Amino acid sequence: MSAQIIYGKQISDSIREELKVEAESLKQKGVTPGLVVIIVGADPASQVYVRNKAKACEQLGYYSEVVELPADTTQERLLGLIQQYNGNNAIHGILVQLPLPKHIEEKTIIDAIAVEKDVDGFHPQSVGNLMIGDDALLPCTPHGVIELLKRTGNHPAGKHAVVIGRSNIVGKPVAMLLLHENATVTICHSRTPNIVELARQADILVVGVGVPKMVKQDWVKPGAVVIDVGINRMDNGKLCGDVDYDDVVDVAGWITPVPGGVGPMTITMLMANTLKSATRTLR
Ligand SMILES: Nc1nc2c(c(=O)[nH]1)N[C@@H](CN(C=O)c1ccc(C(=O)N[C@@H](CCC(=O)O)C(=O)O)cc1)CN2
Ligand SMILES: [Mg+2]
Repeated sequence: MSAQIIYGKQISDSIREELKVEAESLKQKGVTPGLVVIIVGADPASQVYVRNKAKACEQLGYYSEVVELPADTTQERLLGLIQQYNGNNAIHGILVQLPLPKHIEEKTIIDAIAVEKDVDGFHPQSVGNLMIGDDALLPCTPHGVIELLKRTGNHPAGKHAVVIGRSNIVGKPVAMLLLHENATVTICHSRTPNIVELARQADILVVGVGVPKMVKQDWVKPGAVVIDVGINRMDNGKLCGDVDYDDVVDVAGWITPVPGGVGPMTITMLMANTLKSATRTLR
């Protein structure tokens, strides 16, 4: 038996249709959602992501600005720019594309973004709000994972969700979101001794570790939902996930491909956050 494939691109497209309608109605009330994306340096992959964020804004009728800064931009200059956008009423979301050049401290930059404009959901106050279940701008990729599950009828409530990976941007927030959805959550990481045994207990297995094709067929309970958050570039130039797709597809009940699974949801959930932030200004 072969797993049902979770096509993130299709789900992402349908969410964008919904967002476009909501944005139109917000615009009728006098508020056009606005996003600024700031990129420092010329990393080719980052440039593609930034371009795709601007394109998504255009597609949904948002206002957007892209600020491209040279790699030797000082931290002070970047902080000054963030302060400027914190006070700009046309902008509801501020996103600084990561990674940043080494001489700039990521944490200092993220902390400087006004929490109400933190559409990446990386600010410590956003993280705290997520933790205690307060209304928060949710981190985009983890939020995308939850949407993929719900929109394929794989509701986490009552399920055992096993998360492999404990990063601040994927593992920890996705675990917290699954918990808020009433899953029973186990977090595994590089020091978990019985990781295969635990993974095999998962009804929902979410993997985000950055190790190409780590998860094999014997890690997966037959029929489980397997969500692969990894994006790894192989020597042949192709992308692969942290799950060995060809191996696991025969045992899983549902599986996300890489590319075309979780990845496309990231920018769509950014659009959702920007709309949410803009909508809050009506209050
Ligand atoms: N400030 C941020 N920086 C970074 C984030 C982020 O959410 N905020 N995430 C990544 C990059 N990223 C968006 O910025 C991103 C990564 C991947 C995708 C995506 O659609 N991936 C596709 C494959 C694309 C390809 O062919 O290369 C997929 O998986 O299907 C979108 C956005 C790091 N930085
Ligand atoms: Mg096979």
